[in-house]
This record gives sequence, C-alpha cells and structure tokens, in this order.
Amino acid sequence: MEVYKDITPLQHYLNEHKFHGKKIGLVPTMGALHEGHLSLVRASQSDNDVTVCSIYVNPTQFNNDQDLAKYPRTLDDDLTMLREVGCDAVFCPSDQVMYIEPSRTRLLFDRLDHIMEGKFRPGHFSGVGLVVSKLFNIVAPDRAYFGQKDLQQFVIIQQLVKDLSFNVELKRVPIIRENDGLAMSSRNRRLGKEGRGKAVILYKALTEAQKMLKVPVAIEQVKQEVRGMVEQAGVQLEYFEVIDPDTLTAVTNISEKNNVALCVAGYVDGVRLIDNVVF
Ligand SMILES: Nc1ncnc2c1ncn2[C@@H]1O[C@H](COP(=O)(O)OP(=O)(O)OP(=O)(O)O)[C@@H](O)[C@H]1O
Ligand SMILES: CC(C)(CO)[C@@H](O)C(=O)[O-]
Ligand code: BAL
Repeated sequence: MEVYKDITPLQHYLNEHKFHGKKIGLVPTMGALHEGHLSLVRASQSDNDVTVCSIYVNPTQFNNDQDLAKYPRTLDDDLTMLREVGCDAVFCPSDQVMYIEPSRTRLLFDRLDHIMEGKFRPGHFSGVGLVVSKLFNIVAPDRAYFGQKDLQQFVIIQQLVKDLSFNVELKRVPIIRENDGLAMSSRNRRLGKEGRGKAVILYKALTEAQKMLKVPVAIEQVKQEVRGMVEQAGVQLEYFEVIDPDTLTAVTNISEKNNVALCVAGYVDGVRLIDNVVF
C-alpha cells in the first residue's frame, strides 16, 4: 500500500494508473477507522481498479474547538486496517499541505444546509464542501464513496458535484452497525462504558419511530415520543427530523411518500452522535 502525505507524488502515482485506463475510487475519511469505513473501501474496490482512502481531520468543518481537539486520531492503526483490507493508496496530508494559508472561500447550500447538521453546526457544510472539492481536484477520481450515516452530507455533495461540474460518480453506502444497532462512528471511541450503553437509544428511537409511522399518525406526536424516549435514557436530543432522503425536504404525510428518512442527533455524555434510517 502506498502512503502519501504530499499532493505531487500522489498525483504521479495516480497519473500512471490513469494513463493505463485504470478507474480510480476515492474514499474520503477523517480516520479513526472502523468497519463502516472499510465497507466504503470494499465498495470502491469492487467498482474500481485503484482505491485511494484519504485520512484528514478537516479543521474547517468543525464549529466546536473541543470537538476538533478531541477528535480521535489513530493513524498507525488506520494504516494497518487499510493494508489488511488491500487498499491501494492512502492520502494523509497535514494542515499545511491542505491549507497553505487560511482559506477564504465559503460555500452556501441554500435550504440544504439550513436544517439538521447545517443548523446545529454553523459553517460545517462550508468546510465539508471546501475539503471535498479540494480532494476531488487533487485525486480526480472516477467514483467517490460516502456513508448513508451522513445522509445530509451526501445530498449536499451531490449538489456540489452538479453545481461545480465535478466529473465524479457518487456512491452512497449503507450504515454499518454494532451488534446492538448503534451506528459505527469514530466518535463512539470517546464514550465510556455507561455512555456506550446509553448511546443505543438513538437507534432504538429510530426503529420505534419507524414502527409508529406504519399507521396514520401525526408526525408531531412521533417527534414527541422520540424526544421522550431519548431523554428518558439520559441522552440529550438535538433534533429528530422526518425528511425526504433525496431532497431533504420535511415530510408531513408519510402515506404519500415512497422514501422517508428519519434522522437523529444527540449528545451522549457530551459526545455528539448522529444516525438515520431510510425506508
Ligand atoms: N457506520 C458507518 N457505516 C457506513 N459508513 C460510515 C459509517 N460511519 C461513517 N461512515 C462514512 O465514512 C466516511 C468518513 O466518515 P468519518 O471519518 O467522519 O467517520 P465517522 O465514523 O462518521 O466519524 P464521526 O461521525 O465520529 O465523525 C463518511 O462518508 C461517513 O458517512
Ligand atoms: C467527507 C469528509 C471526509 C470530509 O472531511 C467528512 O465530512 C466525513 O468524514 O464524513
Ligand atoms: N462524518 C461527518 C464529519 C464530521 O462529523 O465532521
């Protein structure tokens, strides 16, 4: 496996493969890898000749200094996992490589970032859009792989690709969960034993809400039940939204919709986690 910290040697490596007509898959991550990330790598491996995984904790998408400072960083273990899964190349740049000087470009996604993650993490999607654009320009992949866990991120990147004419095909990969249903997440590493026990309520609340929505019921009532369940378990609910997974618009009448996403965010002992189900 090739490991690149700088852009030019990575591009030499990629150009060689592109020259021979090889297809390139990109898996952008912030490291502290788990099975969720590896499923993205495997999806890329099955579609492409060469898979590049990027590992970069992007400061411009953090709206909270503590969240950035405490973000788990486990590069040596990450490289071992990627080697084991047979990833071809890793791009793990420093801040100096990614941002030669502080960036000034800001991206707005109109109503797409006025809700959920965008609402509660101001500036988050501007930073995501910026770093993903940089990665697309640096790697110029044929395909790029993102997890459904960050559903809003996926829809926003779809918009970015259309608006900026990036020549890349986006793939959404399903959520990988722990045995009890908790969505795998790098931030789960920050949970203590008690927090880990409480965290599963986010998934339980999503599955309960999904059951409630099988019969005609007011969405507001479902929202109240979810808030009650989550807070009863000692988890602070930030939002629970019922939306169209393709457009992110609020769903008010389930029976008229083919596709619905239930999205949740909450704080478990100070650690912010998100999850969703699409049905
Ligand atoms: N459980 C999962 N299943 C599938 N994909 C996932 C999962 N968790 C994260 N991903 C995807 O992996 C990519 C990199 O995500 P990231 O490095 O932020 O990890 P993360 O586990 O989401 O961390 P955190 O949520 O704590 O920031 C994203 O596209 C994300 O959606
Ligand atoms: C896409 C991404 C790697 C950009 O930093 C990040 O937002 C993530 O890990 O989902
Ligand atoms: N997985 C989304 C990256 C973040 O939380 O900033």
